[in-house]
Amino acid sequence: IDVGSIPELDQKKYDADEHVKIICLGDSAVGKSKLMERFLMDEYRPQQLSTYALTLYKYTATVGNKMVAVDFWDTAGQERFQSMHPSYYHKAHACIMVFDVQRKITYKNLANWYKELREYRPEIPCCVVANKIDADLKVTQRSFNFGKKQGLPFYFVSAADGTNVVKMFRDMIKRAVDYKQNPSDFMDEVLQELENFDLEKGEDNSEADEDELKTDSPKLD
Ligand SMILES: Nc1nc2c(ncn2[C@@H]2O[C@H](COP(=O)(O)OP(=O)(O)OP(=O)(O)O)[C@@H](O)[C@H]2O)c(=O)[nH]1
Ligand SMILES: [Mg+2]
Repeated sequence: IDVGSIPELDQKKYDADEHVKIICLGDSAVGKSKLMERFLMDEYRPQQLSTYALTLYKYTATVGNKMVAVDFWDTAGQERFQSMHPSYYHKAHACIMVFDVQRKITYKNLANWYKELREYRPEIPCCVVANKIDADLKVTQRSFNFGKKQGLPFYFVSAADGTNVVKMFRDMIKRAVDYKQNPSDFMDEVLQELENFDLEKGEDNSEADEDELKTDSPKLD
């Protein structure tokens, strides 16, 4: 496939100053997809439709005076905790971990999600998101300590009424960009070096095309 012949795919990559990948983790039905819809489309349709395999959303953000192409990866959380395919974590620059304030088990399971995340991505910025606060505003007085020890930022949000959604996503995009520019993980430093090297080579940036092709239709089990 000639990526250049698909205008939408072609443009973003080359217009953007930076390109980051942000993933979302959490049990089924905590509201991962609804949060993304709220942020990306400013829309919320209350029906229940579990994510099948993988949805990739492309978004262009402005951070400072830079254009940032953001790939949001959304996958199904599944009922019981199951391992995510490694390619889901591959080269992610930030992670949003979501639980449902009305279902304690989804909060308890954060520990599992976090453990798996850190096996693949030991250093990327991550946050904890308590969703569905519209259903019971009193929960915002409770404290949820998971992630405090690790210094993870915490947000009370609602995909249904939009509370804090834009703020949370904007913070995470910014942190993803910061991380990509100053990776604290050794492998990422190497990858960043390679990327810079590719750019310096000049016109023939074939790696970029491959990258688009891969993210265009990622294959997960
Ligand atoms: N009251 C309320 N309900 C919400 C909110 N966000 C999501 N929901 C509901 O929760 C259900 C699940 O939302 P989804 O976004 O599909 O959940 P998910 O985490 O993507 O689930 P999987 O794709 O199965 O992993 C839907 O019926 C939504 O309407 C919210 O902020 N408030
Ligand atoms: Mg979903």
